[in-house]
Amino acid sequence: MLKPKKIGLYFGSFNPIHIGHLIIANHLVEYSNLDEIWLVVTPHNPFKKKKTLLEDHHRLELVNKACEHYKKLKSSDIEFKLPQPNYTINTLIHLSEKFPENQFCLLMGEDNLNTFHKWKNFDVILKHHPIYVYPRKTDNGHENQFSNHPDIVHIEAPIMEISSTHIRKAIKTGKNIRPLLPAEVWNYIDEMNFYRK
Ligand SMILES: Nc1ncnc2c1ncn2[C@@H]1O[C@H](COP(=O)(O)OP(=O)(O)OP(=O)(O)O)[C@@H](O)[C@H]1O
Ligand SMILES: O=C(O)c1ccc[n+]([C@@H]2O[C@H](COP(=O)([O-])O)[C@@H](O)[C@H]2O)c1
Repeated sequence: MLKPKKIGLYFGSFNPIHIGHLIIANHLVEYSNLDEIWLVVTPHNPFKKKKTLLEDHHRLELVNKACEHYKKLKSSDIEFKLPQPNYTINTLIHLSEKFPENQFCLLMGEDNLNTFHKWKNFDVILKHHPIYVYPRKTDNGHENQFSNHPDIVHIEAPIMEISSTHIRKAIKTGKNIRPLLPAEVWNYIDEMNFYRK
C-alpha cells in the first residue's frame, strides 16, 4: 500500500509565475512536514476577470518550466477539467476523492486571507484543510478575522514585494524584469511575445 502523502496545494492564476511564488513554495516544502507542493493553475479565479489572463495552457507551460529544477514542486492542471469559475472547495472535494490516501493543505499569500471569508464554503475548507499563509504587504494591514485561527499557520519569512501585475506592466513598457522570473520562464515569455501588447 502507498504511504499517505502530505501535499501542499498552492492555487494561483500564475499570470505569470514569478520567483516570489517559487521562493514561497520552496521555503515551505523545505521547512515543513509537507512531502510535495502542487502548483495548481487556476483557469478562472471567481474574483478576477478572465479576459486579462494569458491562455490557460500557456500559464501551465510557464509553471512546468519553473518547476523543472525542483523535485518536490509539481504543476497541476486539475482545475482545467472542472467547472469555471474555479471554486477551491470543488477542487478540494475532487482531489480528496481522487487521492483518498493523501492529506491536502493549502498555501496562500496573506492578501488572499483578507478576502477568504468571501470564498465559497470557506468554513468547510478550514475545517478539513490546514492553511499556511505567507506574509505579504496588503492594503488592509496584517490583522483580520483569521489572524489567530488555530488551523492557520502564519509562516515567518521576509516580505517580498513581487507581483504578476508588476511584471506584466513592466514587460508592456519595455522594462527589463529578468531577475524576477526563472530564466526558462522569461525565455518562453520573450519568444512568444507575451504581455507586450
Ligand atoms: N510576493 C508574494 N508574497 C506572498 N504571496 C504571494 C506573492 N506573490 C504571490 N503570492 C501568492 O501566490 C498565490 C498565487 O498568486 P497570483 O498568481 O495571483 O500572483 P500575484 O503576483 O498575486 O498576481 P497578480 O498581481 O496578477 O494578482 C496567491 O496565494 C498569492 O497571495
Ligand atoms: O473558492 C473561492 O470562492 C475562491 C475565491 C477567490 C479565489 N479563489 C482561488 O484562490 C486562488 C488564488 O488566486 P489568485 O488569482 O490570487 O492567484 C485561485 O485558485 C482562486 O480560484 C477561490
